[in-house]
Amino acid sequence: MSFAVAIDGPAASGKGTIARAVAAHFGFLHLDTGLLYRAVGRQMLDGVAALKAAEMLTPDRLDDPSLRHADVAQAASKAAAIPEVRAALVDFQRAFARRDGGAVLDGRDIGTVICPDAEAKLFVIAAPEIRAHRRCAELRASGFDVTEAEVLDDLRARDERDMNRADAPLKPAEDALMLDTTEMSINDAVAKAVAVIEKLRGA
Ligand SMILES: Nc1ncnc2c1ncn2[C@@H]1O[C@H](COP(=O)(O)OP(=O)(O)OP(=O)(O)O)[C@@H](O)[C@H]1O
Ligand SMILES: Nc1ccn([C@@H]2O[C@H](COP(=O)(O)O)[C@@H](O)[C@H]2O)c(=O)n1
Repeated sequence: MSFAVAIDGPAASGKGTIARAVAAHFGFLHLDTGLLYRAVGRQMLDGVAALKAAEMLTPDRLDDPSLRHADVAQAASKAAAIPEVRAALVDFQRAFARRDGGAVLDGRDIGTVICPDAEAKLFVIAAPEIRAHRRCAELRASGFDVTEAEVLDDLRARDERDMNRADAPLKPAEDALMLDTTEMSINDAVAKAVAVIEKLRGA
């Protein structure tokens, strides 16, 4: 039996952290859909056409550590504004969401476009400065030489593009539960998400 959890939100809001923990808690599989767009963006930077990169995408490309680079994130957000690129990635995500045994997908349009009938939907937000602070610490720990101001600029530019594109813009589904993690620890945010989903599973 399938049970789909859709977790959307802006860049570095904490949705991936929550999605991974929720998947581990319930024994579901997790898909970070941002990696699909990052893998396309990565190929674009190598001169491959965006649509071709999306159509030829294979799972092994999602393990590339360079997908975390800021220039790849920007390229991903540009590729994600192309409707044909999004269309090429839909079937894979929908099949993943409806796999037997339960699935958690995090991204921008999971609750609105990919899986509007998801059994549970969360929309995770946090103040931009907090998101930049957290992402900057994460990138520095991985050896990237970045400042909070640079990271904040990157997040703002991507949020702006993601919210204002014509196709599948970043926005909460009408029935999504809003979760603001600005003043929440990771443990508290995960506990809140688990509690909400447990309630919906029992319903
Ligand atoms: N509640 C929290 N308190 C403190 N740090 C957090 C919290 N939630 C997430 N983080 C940290 O913030 C960073 C960004 O979180 P995460 O990668 O989950 O965001 P995301 O929304 O999935 O980002 P992306 O849009 O890039 O996929 C990570 O380093 C994570 O450990
Ligand atoms: N469902 C999704 C997921 C991601 N995107 C775009 O990809 C960029 C990178 O995503 P991260 O989650 O890794 O930050 C993001 O800025 C979006 O443009 C998307 O459109 N839909």
